[in-house]
Amino acid sequence: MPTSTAKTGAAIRLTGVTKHFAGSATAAVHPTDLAIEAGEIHGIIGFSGAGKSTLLRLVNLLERPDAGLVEVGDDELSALPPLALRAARRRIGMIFQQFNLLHNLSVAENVAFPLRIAGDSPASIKARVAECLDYVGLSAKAAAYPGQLSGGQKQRVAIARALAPNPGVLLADEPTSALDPRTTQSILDVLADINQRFGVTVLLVTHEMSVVRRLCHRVSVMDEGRIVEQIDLRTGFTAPRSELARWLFASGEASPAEATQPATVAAATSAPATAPANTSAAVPANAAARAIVVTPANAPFREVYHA
Ligand SMILES: Nc1ncnc2c1ncn2[C@@H]1O[C@H](COP(=O)(O)OP(=O)(O)OP(=O)(O)O)[C@@H](O)[C@H]1O
Repeated sequence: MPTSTAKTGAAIRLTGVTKHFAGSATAAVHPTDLAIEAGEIHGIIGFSGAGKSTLLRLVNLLERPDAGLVEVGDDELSALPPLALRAARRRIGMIFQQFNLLHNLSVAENVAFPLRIAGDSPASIKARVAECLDYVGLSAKAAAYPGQLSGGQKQRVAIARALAPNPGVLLADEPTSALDPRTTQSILDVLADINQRFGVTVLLVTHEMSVVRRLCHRVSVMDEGRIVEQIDLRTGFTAPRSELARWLFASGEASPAEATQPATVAAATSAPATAPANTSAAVPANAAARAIVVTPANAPFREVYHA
């Protein structure tokens, strides 16, 4: 299991990565550096459209950077040819907000899927699937289909599937945003346990400050394609410097559906400790659209294992 990049000592290191989608006026991710320590749970938080998911997807090259280096464990992913990239991705699990399970496969077949793609033997697949389903408490649902499961159970299956190849790194894109508060807590408990028990490094995108507070060791605050601040939550004392971070920490949430961005975030140099009162007009234009757009089911998952 990879725990550190050969050259840098970090589990994940992005150096000068940028991403500009065709047709967009501005870059989704401006030149960005990010180093995640081995064994760390690192959050990426910010408003809708800040570039959080794009940055996360650059880590396993679901999005190819226009420039910059992507290193995970001992691999410089951005320099790997396709076959080697596929092997390296086996060491990077990923879970998604909408779970991205394969609906025509049973729970056990879903968990087995990445192992089959990797060519593992039927006996070892069977044993590993049983182990992973037992770990997430869903052994009794092995023969069920995703449509027969609750949201929390679906996310547990997705976690079991991500864990099956024994990854050193787990990427989580809004893993609890579709879940109620109690189920959210149980999924966060699983993620914390994966980190503590197996030493898996977790990089997690969320718009929920409560998730950051409960789970993360450090958090990167993103605004308009840039990391504007990093905060270490292990110190017991957090004093956000940027206005956005202060606002997020004071308001508790940055939900695209509910929260509104302070109008002065980008421009201000000093700010109050709480959200400005007149924030209603400043929700990013794409917030609602981003909240309801459903991408073709399973597409990112298939991409991870087939690319
Ligand atoms: N495949 C794509 N093609 C074109 N533009 C994209 C694509 N994916 C993201 N973008 C744009 O890049 C910017 C950053 O998007 P991204 O999804 O990374 O933000 P985010 O912070 O994760 O937002 P949210 O919290 O709403 O998911 C946005 O302006 C978005 O519209």
